Amino acid sequence: MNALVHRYRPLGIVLLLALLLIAPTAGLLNGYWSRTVMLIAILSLLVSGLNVVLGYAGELAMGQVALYAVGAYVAGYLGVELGMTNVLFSLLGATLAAVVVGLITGIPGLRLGGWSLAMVTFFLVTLVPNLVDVFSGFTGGTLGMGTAVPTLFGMEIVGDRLYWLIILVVAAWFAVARNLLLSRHGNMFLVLRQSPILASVLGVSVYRLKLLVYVVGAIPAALAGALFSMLDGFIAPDTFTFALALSVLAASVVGGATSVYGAIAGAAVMQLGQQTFTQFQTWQLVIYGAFLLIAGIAFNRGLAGLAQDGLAAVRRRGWLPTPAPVTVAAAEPAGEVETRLEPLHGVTLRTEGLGKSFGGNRALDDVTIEARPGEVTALIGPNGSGKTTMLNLICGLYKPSAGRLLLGEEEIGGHPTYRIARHGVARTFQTPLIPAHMTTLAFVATGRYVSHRVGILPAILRLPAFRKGYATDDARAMALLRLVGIADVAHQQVDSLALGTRRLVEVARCLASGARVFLFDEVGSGLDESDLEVLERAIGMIREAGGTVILVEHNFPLVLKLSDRIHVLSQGRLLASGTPAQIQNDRRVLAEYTGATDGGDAADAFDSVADLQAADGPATPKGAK
Ligand SMILES: Nc1ncnc2c1ncn2[C@@H]1O[C@H](COP(=O)(O)OP(=O)(O)OP(=O)(O)O)[C@@H](O)[C@H]1O
Repeated sequence: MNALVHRYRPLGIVLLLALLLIAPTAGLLNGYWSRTVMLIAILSLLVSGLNVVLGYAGELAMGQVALYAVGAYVAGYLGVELGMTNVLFSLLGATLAAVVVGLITGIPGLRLGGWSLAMVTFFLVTLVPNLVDVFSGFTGGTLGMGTAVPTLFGMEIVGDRLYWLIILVVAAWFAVARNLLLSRHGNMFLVLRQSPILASVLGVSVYRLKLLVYVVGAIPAALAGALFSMLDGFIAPDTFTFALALSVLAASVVGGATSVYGAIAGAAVMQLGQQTFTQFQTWQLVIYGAFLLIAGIAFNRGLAGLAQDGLAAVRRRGWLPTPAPVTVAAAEPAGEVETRLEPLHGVTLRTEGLGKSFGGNRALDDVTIEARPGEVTALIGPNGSGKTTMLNLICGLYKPSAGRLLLGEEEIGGHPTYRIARHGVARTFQTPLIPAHMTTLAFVATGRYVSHRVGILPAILRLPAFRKGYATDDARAMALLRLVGIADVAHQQVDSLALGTRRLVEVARCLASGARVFLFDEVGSGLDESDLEVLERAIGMIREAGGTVILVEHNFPLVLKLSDRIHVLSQGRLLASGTPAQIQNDRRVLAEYTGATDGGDAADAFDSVADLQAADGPATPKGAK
């Protein structure tokens, strides 16, 4: 049954589209309803563009309406002034204009960060009437401009033909959006929205990806404008109001900003509401505000989220079959567990006199250490001694205040995080960074996004390169989940997992990237005994495969068992370095951890910490979080 549903779903969509296309000709839609369907379709393009930017990249871009105006005026100008009435020119012209305006507004808006894009795009919308006035020679000013009759190879595109054109363009856009958002790119957009830090640690330039998403989201808005100019035959600035911008935002939230097809539902609600209730015009701002509040508070995944929850409830009751997860054969949970990794080509990481100050606080001061390939180098020390600061410096989240950071022979100190990640440095976080709306398998596969990238075009067109890349990513991610002993959660939502499991997921994600240097930040904390065994085995394999591991850990037995060399930090300075045996017997280290000043036996102190751990879970040094 599942296989049947899966197999015939595309056919069902094609039949639905065919039905929609023949509806006016077959007398199923009169003139009023055909126009309503066309208006919903055009509005859904605008909403879909906002969904891409807001729902996926997390950027509030209010400028959809301005891009709508750009598309309309470009198509109008091409037809009236240049005689280019062919709809293909109109649509192409609108697309190019969207890219140009998207870049012009997106570059400063995104460079400045924070709320800048929202502000820039907000002003863009308020600027539309002024710009139309200033360029009245091209736009007809406030009086507006009549547009030429659209054509396609000499054939006039009016009546049913215009209806078909609009439905086909909108269907084509939604196919593109669906394929893009349900690809690894869409997953990375979700990561970007929820954690730009995670995106950069995965090797993604946050600025460039946001710009890409913003420009992609601009395209449907401009297409909508071009189609609207053909439908109305007249363009005037009072169409492109701030109220329309709010209505697009409300439709996005009502439909569900992270859903591909929620845009259609949101657009339908807004358009039908406007047409059905005569008072809508008067109360529209209040209504949009109410929609935003209700949708934001009561059902923040919009109508699409409600539909998904309803479907899930129906499936739980067994009234509908549960769809099998989309997997490839190699990505099934059962299978051989890897006992060794492919060579990891580790590289030496060296710090020389590294320092980091936050105002007057010297978090790290003159630290020189070396982590070699095929070895586990542990960084230990009490809370606030600078361990995480060290990892943040290595992976580029912080810029050093002093000293050098060398990866092999290359100085990487101060490089942007995504560049350092591309050099093969992967890390986990003390509080795992885990996105929502993604399966564990898909999340682990994001580790391969940069190193095994499949382009956007193959993803949109579902070319063989995309299918092959996707299948390989899934198979690799599943093999790594097996390796860290959590293949059974592969198809679960990754944000539903327990803390210990999340830590193992992060290890698998690091391995997926093919990294050479692994920065593990308290990766053992919160793990039960069997998870710890798996973790030990995984770290052992990374070492054997030649990877460079830096382990920040409060769990001493684990540190002593795994490390080849231990560096002890105290108040930002290097207190001691040595083998586990040397550190265990170092009296300065003992004093640091126990506050003892009588020079007792350090090994005993560590043993008692280990005993404590056996009784209470992972042990932490004095004052640990
Ligand atoms: N972004 C920051 N801004 C200001 N101070 C910071 C920042 N990050 C770290 N610090 C300070 O740097 C010092 C070292 O902190 P860090 O988090 O590196 O310690 P740690 O050894 O990792 O501690 P823990 O074991 O609790 O994680 C602390 O005094 C901390 O307050």
